[in-house]
Amino acid sequence: MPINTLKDIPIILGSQSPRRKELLQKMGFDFQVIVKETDEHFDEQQSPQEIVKHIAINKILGFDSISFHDALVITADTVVVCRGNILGKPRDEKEAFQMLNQLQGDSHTVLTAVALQYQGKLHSFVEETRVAFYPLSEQEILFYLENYRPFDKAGSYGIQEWIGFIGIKSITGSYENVVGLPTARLYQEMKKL
Ligand SMILES: Cc1cn([C@H]2C[C@H](O)[C@@H](COP(=O)(O)OP(=O)(O)OP(=O)(O)O)O2)c(=O)[nH]c1=O
Repeated sequence: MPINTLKDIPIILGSQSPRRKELLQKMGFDFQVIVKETDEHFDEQQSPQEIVKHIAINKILGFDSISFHDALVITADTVVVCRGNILGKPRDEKEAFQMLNQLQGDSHTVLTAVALQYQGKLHSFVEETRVAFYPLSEQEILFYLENYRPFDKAGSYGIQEWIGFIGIKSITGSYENVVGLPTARLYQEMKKL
């Protein structure tokens, strides 16, 4: 039985990401996916935490609090921050190569912001995970890009794919946060609501 039926609160996931859908399913929830178009542009002057939160909140603003009053709406956004550079999804293969070349042999932070809306109230939080990559050769990066085409992923990589299995040296914090949704923290925040 889905866990949220205990409280009879309908849940809506406002995300096109198949990873987020899978993670929310693994949390044991029954929910509906509704995708709304969102402007993901951001002000470069803001901190990465502010930017990612701003985008997650922008995503939830597409769900008006009257029509969706009694549902719990969840949206999220993930970015990678490496040496102060904010890496979102790559524009093309060239940019994806540059991102992976920057990430290899170094550590970076993955930030996922989650926005929650329930009965007219908006709540958001940011979860951080530190990830370190072993050095990767140009050939390995090209092999990954050619075979996995990770152009829909922040930082141009999926920790759940080949590159994660062979290239990740260490991870501090939530693994699921890197994949797109900090499940345990989200569960705690939902309980507070
Ligand atoms: C770093 C990393 C990101 N990702 C994914 C998570 C997100 O789906 C994506 C970042 O893009 P987002 O813009 O956060 O999400 P999205 O466009 O896929 O979905 P939506 O905006 O509708 O919610 O990158 C992985 O799957 N694995 C990883 O290791």
